[in-house]
Amino acid sequence: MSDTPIYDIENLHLSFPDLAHKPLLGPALRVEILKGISLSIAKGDVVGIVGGSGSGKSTLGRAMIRLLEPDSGAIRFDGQDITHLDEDALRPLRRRFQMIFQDPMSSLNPRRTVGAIIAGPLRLQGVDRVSARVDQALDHVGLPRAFRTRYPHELSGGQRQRVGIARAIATEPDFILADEIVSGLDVSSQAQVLNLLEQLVQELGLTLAFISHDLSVIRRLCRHTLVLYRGEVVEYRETQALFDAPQAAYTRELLDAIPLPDLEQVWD
Ligand SMILES: Nc1ncnc2c1ncn2[C@@H]1O[C@H](COP(=O)(O)OP(=O)(O)OP(=O)(O)O)[C@@H](O)[C@H]1O
Repeated sequence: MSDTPIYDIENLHLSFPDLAHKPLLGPALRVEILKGISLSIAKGDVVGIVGGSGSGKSTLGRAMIRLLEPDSGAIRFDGQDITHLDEDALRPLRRRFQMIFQDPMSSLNPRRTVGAIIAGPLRLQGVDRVSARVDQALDHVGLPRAFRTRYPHELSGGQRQRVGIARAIATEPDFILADEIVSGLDVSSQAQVLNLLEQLVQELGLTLAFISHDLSVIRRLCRHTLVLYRGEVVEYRETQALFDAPQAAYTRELLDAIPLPDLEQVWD
């Protein structure tokens, strides 16, 4: 790991229009979702982001890869301030941060072949040797190259999620955001996808932020864990230490809410 963090986030605030309470006249009030988030992620780290429903996990993740623009504060990606960059300025950076989505069935275009799906971000970036890179990405996720000509509906849920991962790694990104990516899969496919991610982090030196409701998955996969509560960081520490001796009352509540057998689950 080098010394410059891949992410350095300072006092981040982000709000949305409050459509539920829109006044009859004038602009909608805004509701603040991220309330002064600060955190740093080292290169090569795997960070779990946990917290109750609506605590702002996805909003934070989407701000990090600049699918959302913060109101204030700063997001520095590998030393570069990306907080308010416009789309033109972001384009060359988009190759460097990718996302894997929750539901591969709806995030993969059903009318495109697996090969075309994986090639999508490569073509957008004007990368050369697209075909070879698609093959390489399929190799990395353990899918046969012959899958290039298949369509998403011809694949199992676990295979589709591998295609989502192949698409994300094809541009050789530095950072991947994975938002609830195993929650729609059966337990054995979950295990395979998680093992694959662990292996890719090692092999490709990826940095990964992993949003999940499932604390047993977080404990297994993530070196550090960040706990969000209503848009604020309540705890951010090494996963092992956090699980062994949670410091914030809210973290203790979260941990108490999961049944022990889940925590003891082992996959391989
Ligand atoms: N584009 C948007 N416009 C308005 N409100 C939004 C938007 N996106 C998210 N929100 C609101 O922001 C809050 C936080 O949402 P977010 O998806 O970040 O939470 P989360 O912690 O990921 O929750 P979950 O675990 O349920 O996915 C929610 O109240 C949500 O309704």
